[in-house]
Amino acid sequence: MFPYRIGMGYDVHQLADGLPFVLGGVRIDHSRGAVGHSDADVLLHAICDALLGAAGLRDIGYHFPDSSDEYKGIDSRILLKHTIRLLSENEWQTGNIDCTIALQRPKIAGYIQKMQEEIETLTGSGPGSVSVKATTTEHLGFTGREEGVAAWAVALIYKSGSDHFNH
Ligand SMILES: Nc1ccn([C@@H]2O[C@H](COP(=O)(O)O)[C@@H](O)[C@H]2O)c(=O)n1
Ligand SMILES: C[C@@]1(CO)OP(=O)(O)OP(=O)(O)OC[C@H]1O
Repeated sequence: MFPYRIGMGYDVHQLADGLPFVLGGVRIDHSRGAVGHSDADVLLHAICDALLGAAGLRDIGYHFPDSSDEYKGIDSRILLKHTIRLLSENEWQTGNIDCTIALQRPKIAGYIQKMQEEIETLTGSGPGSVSVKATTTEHLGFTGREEGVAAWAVALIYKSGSDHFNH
């Protein structure tokens, strides 16, 4: 089997007043937060799906169903660590991850470095291997109206022990 694979993930969560707002494992200071069965970390969910998709291991809802009390209010960093464990059981390691968050407000530029470092630590990928970007949607659509937040992630994974330069 080709020792490199790519995957993509997409997730959306509704925003509501007075809830905590967590993105990429980092608490964001804002008057609104994301609604979900878990802590609703839309970025980590998109990353889980990108990694699972790359490995051909279904998706986040398959492994962590929102019908299960086990995952109620769960910190999504635990879900990402579990995802990494599933990949490593199948001899996959994380190469790099690139993500985009669509969020009208607040500006999150000041949190990006911390998110990238957090995700690099959780995935065991090296420094500089995770890129997080943000965009407003110019007040258009559900993100533009501040009804929700969306995230996309693309991940490259490789087989442990593969010879990077001979394929
Ligand atoms: N919630 C957001 C959205 C965007 N940014 C940063 O602002 C810059 C301009 O974004 P536009 O989508 O309006 O073109 C860009 O550098 C984004 O990274 C942000 O920090 N937080
Ligand atoms: C993470 C899970 C499980 O707690 O719940 P949510 O926080 O609702 O997130 P979602 O992105 O809808 O999908 C996966 C769920 O099974």
